[in-house]
Amino acid sequence: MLVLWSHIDRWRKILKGQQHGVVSLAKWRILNRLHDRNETLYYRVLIDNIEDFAPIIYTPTVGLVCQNYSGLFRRPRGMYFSAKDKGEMMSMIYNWPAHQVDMIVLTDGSRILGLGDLGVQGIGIPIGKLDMYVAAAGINPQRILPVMLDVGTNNQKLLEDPLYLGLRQPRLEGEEYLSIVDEFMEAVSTRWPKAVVQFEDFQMKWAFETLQRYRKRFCMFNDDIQGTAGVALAGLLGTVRAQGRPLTEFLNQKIVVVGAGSAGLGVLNTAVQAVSRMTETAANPQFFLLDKNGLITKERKDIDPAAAPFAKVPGEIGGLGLREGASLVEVVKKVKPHVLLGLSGVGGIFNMEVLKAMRESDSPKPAIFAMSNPTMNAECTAVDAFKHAGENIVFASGSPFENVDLGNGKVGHVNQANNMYLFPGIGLGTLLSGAHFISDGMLQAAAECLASYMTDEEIQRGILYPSIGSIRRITAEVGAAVVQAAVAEDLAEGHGDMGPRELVHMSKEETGAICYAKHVVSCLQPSCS
Ligand SMILES: NC(=O)c1ccc[n+]([C@@H]2O[C@H](COP(=O)([O-])OP(=O)(O)OC[C@H]3O[C@@H](n4cnc5c(N)ncnc54)[C@H](O)[C@@H]3O)[C@@H](O)[C@H]2O)c1
Ligand SMILES: O=C(O)C[C@H](O)C(=O)O
Ligand SMILES: [Mg+2]
Repeated sequence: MLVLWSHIDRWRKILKGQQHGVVSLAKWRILNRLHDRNETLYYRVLIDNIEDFAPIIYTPTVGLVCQNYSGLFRRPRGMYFSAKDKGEMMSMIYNWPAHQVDMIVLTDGSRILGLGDLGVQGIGIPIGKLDMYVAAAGINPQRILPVMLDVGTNNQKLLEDPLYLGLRQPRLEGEEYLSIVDEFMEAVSTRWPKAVVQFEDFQMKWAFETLQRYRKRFCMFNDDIQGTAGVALAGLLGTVRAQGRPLTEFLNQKIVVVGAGSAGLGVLNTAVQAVSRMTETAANPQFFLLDKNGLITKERKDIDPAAAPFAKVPGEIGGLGLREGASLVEVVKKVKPHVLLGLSGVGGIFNMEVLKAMRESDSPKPAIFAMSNPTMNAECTAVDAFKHAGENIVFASGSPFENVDLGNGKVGHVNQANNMYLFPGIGLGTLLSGAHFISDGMLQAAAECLASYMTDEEIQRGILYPSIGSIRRITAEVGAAVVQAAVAEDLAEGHGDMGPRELVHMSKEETGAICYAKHVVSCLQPSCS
């Protein structure tokens, strides 16, 4: 351990004054080498220093790692299934040396964070997400499997890069593409029927299509659609509490969502479900959705069917002076929303004018969620949000920012609204429940658990999410909530020596204790030195 620290210290001195990205990348390389050499020590270091190292092995540095992955590559990690492996996937899966796999994170590299198509270089994302599974959910590192489906790339720069490690062909489309994913899912569920498969960073069309295609057939979920939606919903309910209002006030919140992709639409679908649970009469949520062409209304030509339910009826918004394609600043000025939520992938789109317009919000505590990743793609910085939108805002970002010094001893709290607060618990709870698929009820239980985690006092101080230092505790609680929801829906079949009968008779606290302790690898326990 001492050697490691002196190594880091030496690098710190060498890199003093260097660009932040260079320093972060250097830290990632040190950790990656440790990962290759001594897996147990790597996870021990990660768990003990999760606040310092999550931003290195996960968002935002993992984005930079993916952009440079072919050059950084030293040793393979995980499995790569290419379009050329068609017909061979079953035997490939049976070649994986571990007897049991519990968690798989799968990507095709087509939408890596807000960085676009990075082809096979996107493998960094499954690796980082699974590191969080080990660190936060205590999943056995020998039972995780990062997977890349290499169906080609449409990134011309990568296709021309002599170092690029993936297939040099345009992405497969249509049935050809789906047949590859089908074959992988069949193979994996044949060998490990209880493994949970997390789909990550697929471009929108395939994210929705595969979720619909597999969610009842296999034990899988899409983190960008479903995990993000739960984290965002917890944050949105937190902003209602921060206003000192009862949760039913959620019905009257005006929410502007910028980005009509897999994440933005996932959030809106979940928010609409939450609204319908709160009222028996037909609700008409005041949600406004924008994409790269501005405000989406029913007048939009070639509207995406997934966005259509959220398109505004021109008559409804005419009174506000809004029309199809209205710009973001126009929408914010006229709607005076309670919440401005960005999942657009466009850095800086919440510019000074937009943020200043949030000062006129109808909320006593306007909320700004700049959820796009990595840092350069955040819709605004924390400093700009507090500077332009005012000191009484609630602020959250997908990538970490420092808290903001507001002067006079006051601090603007920065929340990290990232799906890392839910996916490890969703995976852990599903695994321990032994459910064959992940129901809406299990996902709802996860979101509600996170939403009720913070105290009123913390919420009043603008703290909507736990600190990353408590990620193991929140993951255990989310896991327990997921297990209990699976039991309530009669989906739980148990795991290992914990059968469905034992699960049914367990209290919430007992389920939580199991989630906290049961799956934790003993040599990684905090007491292990
Ligand atoms: N914080 C989190 O936990 C979290 C989770 C999932 C995704 N994200 C981030 O959200 C971003 C989007 O992810 P996605 O999967 O929805 O991507 P996507 O490609 O499916 O969707 C992006 C959407 O943004 C819209 N857009 C593009 N330019 C715009 C502009 N100038 N103004 C308004 N809208 C614009 C596009 O039209 C599209 O609807 C990414 O940066 C990703 O990293 C964050
Ligand atoms: O990876 C993250 O940090 C969150 C999310 O899954 C994303 O795609 O941005
Ligand atoms: Mg993602």
